[in-house]
Amino acid sequence: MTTGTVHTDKAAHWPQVHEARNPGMALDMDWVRAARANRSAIERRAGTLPGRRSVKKDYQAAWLARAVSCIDLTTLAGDDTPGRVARLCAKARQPVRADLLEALGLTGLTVGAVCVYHDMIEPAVKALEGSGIPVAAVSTGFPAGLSPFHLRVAEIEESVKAGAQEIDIVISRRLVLRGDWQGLYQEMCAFRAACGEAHVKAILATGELGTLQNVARASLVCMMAGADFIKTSTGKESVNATLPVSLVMMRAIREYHDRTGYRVGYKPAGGISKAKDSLVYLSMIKEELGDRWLRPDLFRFGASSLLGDIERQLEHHVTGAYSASWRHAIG
Ligand SMILES: O=C[C@H](O)COP(=O)(O)O
Repeated sequence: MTTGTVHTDKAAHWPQVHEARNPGMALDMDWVRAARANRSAIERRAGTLPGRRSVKKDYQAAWLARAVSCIDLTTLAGDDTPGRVARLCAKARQPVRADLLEALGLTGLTVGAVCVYHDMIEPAVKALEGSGIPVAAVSTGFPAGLSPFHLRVAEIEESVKAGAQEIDIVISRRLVLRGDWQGLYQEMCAFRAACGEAHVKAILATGELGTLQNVARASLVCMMAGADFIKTSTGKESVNATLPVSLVMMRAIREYHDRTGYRVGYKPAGGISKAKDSLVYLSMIKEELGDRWLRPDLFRFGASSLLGDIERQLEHHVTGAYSASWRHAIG
């Protein structure tokens, strides 16, 4: 099978679809307890994806451009500076060299968002002014989420005040590990309320949740509490985004949509740095959730170095040659 049905729209402005925001619902413990994950079946299925799914060469550039539009271009380093963030934002506005875009017949391609720590929100907002690219801020004591609860809520409020339109919160892993679903639901409801109009992505830190069943249950609880996106990882755990975890989370999203009618977004994050991996994720989304999820309002890659590899592949598509990676140093 090929996944060649995503064509280049020639302009990278996908038609704007207004998705009703997930309002959340009462915690349904029967539904949560019924969530199961058969590890061997999931791993078997996930294992076949990279080999089985290929994107026809003619469509590869279109798919890679789509992947670019879904990147949360991220810098989360202790030595981030306003200057580095400004350079990243320039890359977010023009993620692929103009001559390559022209050769591909693409215009108006940008990334999905720029993702930073709280202190870097202001320089990012300034650098992205007029671009329509939102700033996402990691929050709630990222990455461990172990600071006092009232400070985690206050951090969200401060980041929204500073101009972040998207907030990536981290959940308390210990609530999942203890099976305290009520506690997780209440925490997530409080985070969602503190976000106000800003969209909230719930980072599950799946590498620290122990089992795929916990991943399935935590996904459902966060969606019931009003998460706009569920996200795999902070990028700081020892195991970050994986295909089996993605399958479990995508299926939870599908089930939530089937039962409630609301579409929740998906963000794999951490360790995704190769163009070919991004194509596997897009194929998986297409198969598990359908074309509607292949847009930046419902799908993002959390990645600090994926863009550079995609740009190299696009250059190869246009020129037939690869340039050195240092030529695409940012992103
Ligand atoms: O959410 C984004 C991740 O922190 C980025 O992880 P990465 O540096 O492995 O791409």
